[in-house]
Amino acid sequence: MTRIESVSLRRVLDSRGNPTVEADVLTQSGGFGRAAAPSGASTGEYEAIELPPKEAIAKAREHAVPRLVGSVHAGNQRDVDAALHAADGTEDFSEIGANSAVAISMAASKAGADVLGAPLFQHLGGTFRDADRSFPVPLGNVVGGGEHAADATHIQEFLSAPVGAPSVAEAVFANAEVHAAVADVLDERDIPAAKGDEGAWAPAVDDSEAFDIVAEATERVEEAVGFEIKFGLDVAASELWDADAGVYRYGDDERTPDEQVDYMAELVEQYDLAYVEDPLDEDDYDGFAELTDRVGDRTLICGDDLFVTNVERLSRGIDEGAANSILIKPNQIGTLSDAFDAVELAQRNGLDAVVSHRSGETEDTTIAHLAVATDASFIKTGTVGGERTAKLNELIRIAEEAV
Ligand SMILES: C=C(OP(=O)(O)O)C(=O)O
Ligand SMILES: [Mg+2]
Repeated sequence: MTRIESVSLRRVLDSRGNPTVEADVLTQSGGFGRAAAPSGASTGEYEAIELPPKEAIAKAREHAVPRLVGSVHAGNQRDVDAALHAADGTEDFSEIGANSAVAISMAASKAGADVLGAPLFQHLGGTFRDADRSFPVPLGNVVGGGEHAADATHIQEFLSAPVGAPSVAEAVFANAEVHAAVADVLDERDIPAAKGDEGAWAPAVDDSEAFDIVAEATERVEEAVGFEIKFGLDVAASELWDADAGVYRYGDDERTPDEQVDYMAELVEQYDLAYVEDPLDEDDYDGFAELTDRVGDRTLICGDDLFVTNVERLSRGIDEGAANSILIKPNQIGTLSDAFDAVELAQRNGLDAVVSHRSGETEDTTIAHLAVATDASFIKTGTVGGERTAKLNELIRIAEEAV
């Protein structure tokens, strides 16, 4: 019933105005799915390879489409993704491009769900998914810099974390209120700010002032809404790491790896951070393990560039105690099956999964379904801006549908 009839690929725009790959999958019984690949700016060194979209599309048309059409069923995600791997033949999707692969993988999942008449989160999560399970808490980027905005903070993302919200919808609205409260605080302090790639405020302040601003904004909204709002960080420390000098560079300031671990532990303590992503360089398993040992009982230490949604890197991290959570970005690994494998390995070993957008996004909402289907603790998908609210609004609809 879900046998694939056609796969069409085209270039569309992402939120940065760059072309990206969009896929349409049509089944013989008329099921339809459409999905587009996101794109990172602070990409990890070990991610699957994104090719220029024209090249990725040409290669996928040549190698992947003939393997899928007429033989593979869109409802069987493992078969779809195995065909993509077979068509590519490399470890990192460098032949057909992880951007083509992930677009086709996600579009096929939607076509499969369409034929079955099931919502995507249900199709991906399975019929035995417990509707009473808790929903992912949205992490909302409210202040940022790094690779996402010039002349702003060194730490890439300051993330509102409404951990006490009674519902997904209230959590989503709370993050938007924190974003607005940050604008108020900036205004009161006469600090002008544009927005970065993900819609977060990108003021030209040092990181210590950004902490002060975000702490004040979250406190104000916490008082107004009456439930707990913490905040967290994506340090994206690989972007700060100067391998030649062996130090993390924060503008003119620098920290040795030991000082970086101390600094992160102090920040967790001082601001009661709920979440710290990539506090150390992507090759520093030891530093991650030391920090997790020190503060992992009171916050999530999450590997993004460290793990790149890759089960081999995650296995090493589990063996070494390098983190207590993993960021899941399907385009880092190329298919939904690989992303699911990473979630499953993480959860089986007591790590939390955090499903994430990329800084370059489209209106695609697959990750909202993925986060619910995998019972992820958090979903990181921005706060404002159409490509971000597309996912947040879908999450609200899913929560309504799933009760
Ligand atoms: C979302 C992120 O940014 P990018 O997509 O640029 O890697 C991140 O680093 O978690
Ligand atoms: Mg990150």
